Order: sequence, then structure tokens, then C-alpha cells
Amino acid sequence: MSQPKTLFDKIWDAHIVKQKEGHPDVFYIDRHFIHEVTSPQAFEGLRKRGVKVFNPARTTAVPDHNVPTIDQHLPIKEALSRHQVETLRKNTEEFGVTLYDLGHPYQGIVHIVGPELGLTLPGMTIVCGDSHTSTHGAFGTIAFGIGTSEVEQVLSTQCILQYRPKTMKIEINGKLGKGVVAKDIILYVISKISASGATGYFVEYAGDAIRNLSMEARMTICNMSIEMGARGGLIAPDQITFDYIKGRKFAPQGADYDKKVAEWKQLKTDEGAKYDEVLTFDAADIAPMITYGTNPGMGIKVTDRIPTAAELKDISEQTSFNKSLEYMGLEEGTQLLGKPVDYVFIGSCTNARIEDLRLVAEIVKGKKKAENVEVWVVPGSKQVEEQARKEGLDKIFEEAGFQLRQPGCSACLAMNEDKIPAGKYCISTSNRNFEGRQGPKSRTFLASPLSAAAAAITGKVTDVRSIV
Ligand SMILES: CC(C)[C@H](C(=O)O)[C@@H](O)C(=O)O
Ligand code: SF4
Repeated sequence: MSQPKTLFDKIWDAHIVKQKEGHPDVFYIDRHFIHEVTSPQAFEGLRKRGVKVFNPARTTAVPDHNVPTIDQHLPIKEALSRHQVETLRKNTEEFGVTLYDLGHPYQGIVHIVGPELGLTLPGMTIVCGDSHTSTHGAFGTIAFGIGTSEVEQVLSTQCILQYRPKTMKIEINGKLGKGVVAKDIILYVISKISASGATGYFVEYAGDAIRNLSMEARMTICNMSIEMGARGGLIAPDQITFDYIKGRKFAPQGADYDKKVAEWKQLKTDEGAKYDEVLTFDAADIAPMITYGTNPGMGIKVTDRIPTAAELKDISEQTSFNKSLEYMGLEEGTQLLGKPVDYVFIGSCTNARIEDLRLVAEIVKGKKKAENVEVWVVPGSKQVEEQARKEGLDKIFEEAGFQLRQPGCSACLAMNEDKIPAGKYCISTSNRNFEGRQGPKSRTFLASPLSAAAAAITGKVTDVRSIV
């Protein structure tokens, strides 16, 4: 019998076009997503070389980073943002690539649109000039972010040069406690292994706590793989995956679907296959999480104290730790619980799918936001927005005093009109809390949609378990 293989290796091996000792593999890409930030120079490169897009049908484009989230029917006000989006329009038209532009029913954040349209399917290789491409790994794909010059490579050849990364298994077993959701799992893991703990690896998430998650929750986990340094993260597909895919716009239909499902069922790690590293966690140890610092690894249970510099395992980190706290305006050794916040941002490719909005609505239904907070709910796509309206979530948000905006990256990063003002605190369902990420000098607490909803109601950092 042949050597047992990991899921990662099975997909990788099936996509090698050419391999030579000591060289990167020539690797075939099934699906390419592009957005306005990292594609302009790539198209420019094609133009200069007089090269066409090799297979336009394998590339899909959306504007998401630079789009405003109100009045999307009007011209974009910010000159740079307008230019970026117009350039994407021009390029996709010239090179024959499908674009789901502003106003299109499929518009949205690239990592939300792919899965919901059935463009993301098990066993695929998927790239995008965007680090959170790891999101698509939730379907049992090898999906990773690439740079602009690689975007050009993929556009022109449908291939990319890649060294095979090492593999890591992160297994999470047991039952999650009350108020604990996928975002808490991944913030917990990153807090344990640090923001660089998986550097050089491709992670497979496994264990019954992962198996029991919905596809949307699995996407939240895979999305943040990059925040611990991993190249990407994936989860073996199962019945939950197949059910999610069934009937989606570009998914195989009818007999084709059944045939594909039979193939997809083979996409799992063989018994006895070896990973380069294996980590195991117990779901019962996980609590609602929140970050206090300026990288996603600086997280604590919401009821814990911020550590002190003296408590750090690695004393070489003291300087950056102190700098982080200073930026955040926080004291070491204190609790975040009860700390007033100014903004609540519910959005991003981590947590702006319909299930996230439902979680929020469940908490806020019949309640009002606190006076001191401004609350933005930014659906991840037009389809999410439509669904939210269909379910009456828009009414719940409106009655609570939340603003339901139009889809885009929004305040996840300050590349558009949605910015958190300097010095203000924002509890955010996004994935990065870097200095200035949500606006110059803005301060970010990363948390789950449940925790964000709880803070919206109380106006301060709250243990969601105390209000449900
Ligand atoms: C702008 C883009 C290249 C960037 C990324 O690569 O992730 C952005 O999406 C982010 O989340 O920081
Ligand atoms: S929502 Fe945020 S993390 Fe996701 S692609 Fe947009 S900017 Fe990047």
C-alpha cells in the first residue's frame, strides 16, 4: 500500500505541474480571486508584456477594500479609492474577467463571495492577492494569499511557483461552553501559540469541536490562520460542507454534484499520515476572548487580567509589550471587563456572514445600544445583506440604534471612508488589531460577534455570558 498522506499533501500533489529537486514546484491554480488593491500592477505587467489572461473563466473580481459602505450608488468620493475601483473595472473589461461590481447582487468581500457562490469547492487550489485567502480552506482547499507579482504569474499562466510548506495539525476536542463561538476558538489558539506560532506551516484543523462547527464558523477559523503566521489553514470536507455547497450558483448540479461528492469524500488525511507538528487543545478551556494589544496573539479570556511585562514567557518581548499597551492606553495587570468602548464594528471577512449577524441579532433583539457607542453592522456581501433583510434582522438592528451599512471591508482596515477616530476604542469582529489598522491611532479590541453585541448593549467590554 502507498504511504499514508495528509489531506494537504493529497491536494498539493494533485496540482503539481512540474517538480525539480531544490526548486519550487510549478503549481496549478484552480481558482483565482482578485480585488482592486493588489491587481492593478499585475494587469499593467500583462499589458507591458502583451500577454492575455490565460483562462479568464478561472478568475473572479470584486471591489471590496476601497468601497464606501453608504450610498454605493453614488460615485466614490475619495480620489484614490475611486481610482482603484475604476482601474479594476477597466482591467477586468479589457482582459475579459468577470467582475461583481458595486450594485451587483453578488458584490461583497472577496472571501465571502467565493464560498457563497459555490466558486470555492473541496480539493481546489485557490489564490488571491490577499492574506485572508486562507478563509477558503474551510472547504478542504489549499488556499493562500499571494503578492502582486504572483497575481501576474497566475493571470498569465494559471500556475504559480511554490515551495511546499510544512504541515501542522491543530486538534480541538470537546464541547464549547456557553457564549463561546468559532472566533473565540481561533483567538484562543493564537493567544496560546502567538502571532508567529505557525510560521512556515500549513495548518489542518481537526477534532470534534471543529467537526461540530457550521461552514461559516469554519471559515472564521481558517480566516485567521494567517494571524498566527501560517501560510493557510484547511479543514477536511464532510457532510456539512457538501450540504452547504449544494444548490449554490456555480456549484456542480444534479448528477455532477453527486459524482463530485463521491470524489470529495476521499479528501481526508489517511490514518497514520505524519504532520511536522501536532498541537492539541481542549474546547472546555476556551472562554469568550478579547485582545488587549496590537497583534492578534495578545488575547485573553474576557474575565482575565491583562498580563504584566514580568509575566511574559519571553522577556525579549517586554519592550514591544509595553509599547503596545501604551498605544492602547491600557495598564498591565488590569482587567478589560467594564472598560468603556466608543465603537462597535460588526463586519469583515472573519465575521460578516449571515450566521454572525444572526448571533448579534439574538443578543440585541428588543434592546437598545448604549448611549456612548456607535455601532456599525457591515454585511460581508450583498447576499448577506439581502438575507438579513429577509429575516427582519435589519429591523432589530434599527430598533437597537445600530447602523446597517452596505457590503465591503469597511472599518476592518482604514482604506475607505469608514475609519475609527484617533484614540477611540473599537470592539471589532475583524481579524487584525495592528496600530492604525482601523484608522490612524485607533484602538482595536478583537472579539466575537457575540461579545461585540454585548458591548454594544452595555457600552463597555462585557462577558456575554452575563447577559444571556
Ligand atoms: C489589502 C490586502 C492586500 C490586505 C491583505 O493582504 O490581507 C488586506 O485585505 C488586509 O486584511 O490586511
Ligand atoms: S475584510 Fe479585512 S481582512 Fe478581510 S479582506 Fe477586507 S481588509 Fe482584508
